[in-house]
Amino acid sequence: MRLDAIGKRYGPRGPWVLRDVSLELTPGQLVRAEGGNGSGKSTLLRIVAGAQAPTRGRVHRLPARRAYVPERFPGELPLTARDYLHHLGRIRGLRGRAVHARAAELLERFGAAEHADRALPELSKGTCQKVAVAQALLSAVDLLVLDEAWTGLDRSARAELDTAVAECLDEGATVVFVDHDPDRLGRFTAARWRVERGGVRESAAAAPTRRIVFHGSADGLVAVPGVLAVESRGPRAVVVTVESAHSDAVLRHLLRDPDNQVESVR
Ligand SMILES: Nc1ncnc2c1ncn2[C@@H]1O[C@H](COP(=O)(O)OP(=O)(O)OP(=O)(O)O)[C@@H](O)[C@H]1O
Repeated sequence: MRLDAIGKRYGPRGPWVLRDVSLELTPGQLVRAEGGNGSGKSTLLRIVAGAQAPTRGRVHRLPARRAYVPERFPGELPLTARDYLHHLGRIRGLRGRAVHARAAELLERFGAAEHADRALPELSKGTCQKVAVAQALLSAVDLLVLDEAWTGLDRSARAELDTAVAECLDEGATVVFVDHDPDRLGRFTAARWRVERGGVRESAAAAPTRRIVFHGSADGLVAVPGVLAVESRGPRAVVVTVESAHSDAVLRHLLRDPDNQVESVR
């Protein structure tokens, strides 16, 4: 999808929050949006998610299958957590038992199953946030937008959300997020958007790497996705530099050959 010369202001006399912003997003890409308080990150994410129209410019090829966790979840709806998820699941095209099963699975996964039949306004902030996250993961999407979705979640729910994002990326979704933790999803982040004074500066995030030392055969290793360099050290010792995001796959490749022995991963 593409944002073309986007401008946004709230009201005809309001200051321009975003000015002439053009950005491109590709499938499977994880983008982190950064900037100070009030710089316009949430405004940008709402436009990317299709939740808010820009004042100027156009959004091209906005995926129909998309989900969004807003910074502030509308927790005052007079529904139980379960009913809310069922309702949204049907809107997303899930049918019959699938919607019930998926809602139950997500509430369980994020540790909110025991609150499934409580009304949303009665839920604690963290549990409400778990429901907000669960609604975004109800069905497969091509675009996932997360505005501080980790805030308020307990440690295990935060880890589950990290895993869920990695799964979405694996399936080819584009994910755009804002989070306070500078290390959040660092190994997967492909680009950063710096939002400042109405503009957005894009930079590629350098992919972190791992060095795998093993003893065995390096045949075919250069062709494995994520492998950046293969160096021989002595007769059978090999050092492989891989993008961290691919290191598990490279290790699996190496261990398929019983003669290979992994010495270290750093
Ligand atoms: N609905 C609105 N009506 C009027 N002004 C708004 C509205 N939403 C945001 N703004 C203004 O737009 C500017 C950018 O706000 P936005 O919430 O996008 O920033 P942010 O970078 O996400 O901030 P924070 O880090 O504090 O969440 C701010 O000056 C804010 O007051």
